[in-house]
Amino acid sequence: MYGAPLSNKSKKIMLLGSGELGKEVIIEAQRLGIETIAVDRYANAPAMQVAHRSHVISMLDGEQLRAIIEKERPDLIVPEIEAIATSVLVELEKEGYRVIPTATASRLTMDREGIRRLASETLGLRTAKYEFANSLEELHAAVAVIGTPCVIKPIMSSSGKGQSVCRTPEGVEASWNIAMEGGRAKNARVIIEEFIHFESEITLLTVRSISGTTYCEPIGHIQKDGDYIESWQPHTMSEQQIVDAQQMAKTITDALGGHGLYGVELFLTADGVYFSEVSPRPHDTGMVTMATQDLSEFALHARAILGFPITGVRLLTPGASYTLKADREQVEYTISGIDEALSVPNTQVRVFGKPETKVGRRMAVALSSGETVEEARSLAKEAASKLTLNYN
Ligand SMILES: Nc1ncnc2c1ncn2[C@@H]1O[C@H](COP(=O)(O)OP(=O)(O)OP(=O)(O)O)[C@@H](O)[C@H]1O
Ligand SMILES: NCC(=O)N[C@@H]1O[C@H](COP(=O)([O-])[O-])[C@@H](O)[C@H]1O
Ligand SMILES: [Mg+2]
Repeated sequence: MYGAPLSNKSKKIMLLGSGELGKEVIIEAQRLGIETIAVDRYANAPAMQVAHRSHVISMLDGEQLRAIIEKERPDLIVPEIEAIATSVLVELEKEGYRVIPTATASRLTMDREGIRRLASETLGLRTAKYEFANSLEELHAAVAVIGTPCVIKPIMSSSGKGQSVCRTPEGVEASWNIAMEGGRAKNARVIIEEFIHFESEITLLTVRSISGTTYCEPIGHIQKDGDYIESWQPHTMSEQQIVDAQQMAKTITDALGGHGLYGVELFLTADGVYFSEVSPRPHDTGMVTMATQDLSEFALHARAILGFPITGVRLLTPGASYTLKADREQVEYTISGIDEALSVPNTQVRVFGKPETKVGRRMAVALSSGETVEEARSLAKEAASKLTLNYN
């Protein structure tokens, strides 16, 4: 029970991080009559453009974070990115605030070390072998233990920022420099992971709600430089792979607890399923569900966090998504070709409205359905190829 947005009896959610994924969460929450507040480190972020109001703060600064939460007193605090002062969320949860899915889940997934140690050492899920390093010297030692090729990532980063594949011992220094430049927080710690030669990789969207745990059909995807380019649903898997994937998803999401949608990232290999990581929130590869499911991952997240039932999720059609990324940094840009992209059959686009471009920044996505995944993938790719970013 709650009143109208902006009234005394409204129900308020505060999103910490306001990118393209949060924008859709806000739209879904507003469809249920929720008051929405968007927070991020820069002005005019995508979700800010659709929220009732917004604030620009450094979310890694605990004092600024606490001040804005105490000022707004939201019913639900909804992290949308990893890089947040999660120790403050842990304190606020003890003081009675609700953090989605839980403050501990956001603390553990904020850095790769927390979630990796939980998955591998506490829960016994199969993962790539890993080590951590705090300096170039330690990195050389860690790469000697793991061997090459290996994947080196800042412990706090996302969308592949600061990530590289180190192919020979001579490449260690270059990987270190990439990690130091690309990490979100100025933290010199990196993870070194054994390179997994997977056959394919998937995201298993897993929803924990008052109705229990529900899984979406698996989403296959292709990543380049650690960031997703293309995704499709459903991804063909053997019965055994599905059983193993759902079991891993259940184990990790039960351990993290709370209500909400999780994106469980898994590698499918000849010798079984590997756990890679988990987002305690909607996943970029899951944008495809806006074209495929009766309830998108964003609608599912909104329902679950508000404590509403989810009686099932239906896949209505095979579908695919294909991203449009910028190739340079520019304060002003235009996007063209939307008419041509929308001329492709069974296709929609989402233009995120980010105020500036950056190298590799995701700016829009094409979403297509089809009779088959193959058809949908080819339509989404064609539609994305019609979209152009102009920089002058
Ligand atoms: N150990 C590994 N072996 C092989 N490939 C890997 C490994 N780790 C990561 N990758 C590849 O890099 C991609 C991105 O890695 P990861 O998900 O850890 O980065 P991320 O920055 O957290 O990305 P996002 O925030 O988009 O999930 C993976 O989806 C996979 O394609
Ligand atoms: N893989 C995580 C992911 O896709 N997160 C999405 O990207 C935004 C940041 O984009 P930006 O770096 O372009 O500002 C985040 O706010 C979230 O919506
Ligand atoms: Mg990932």
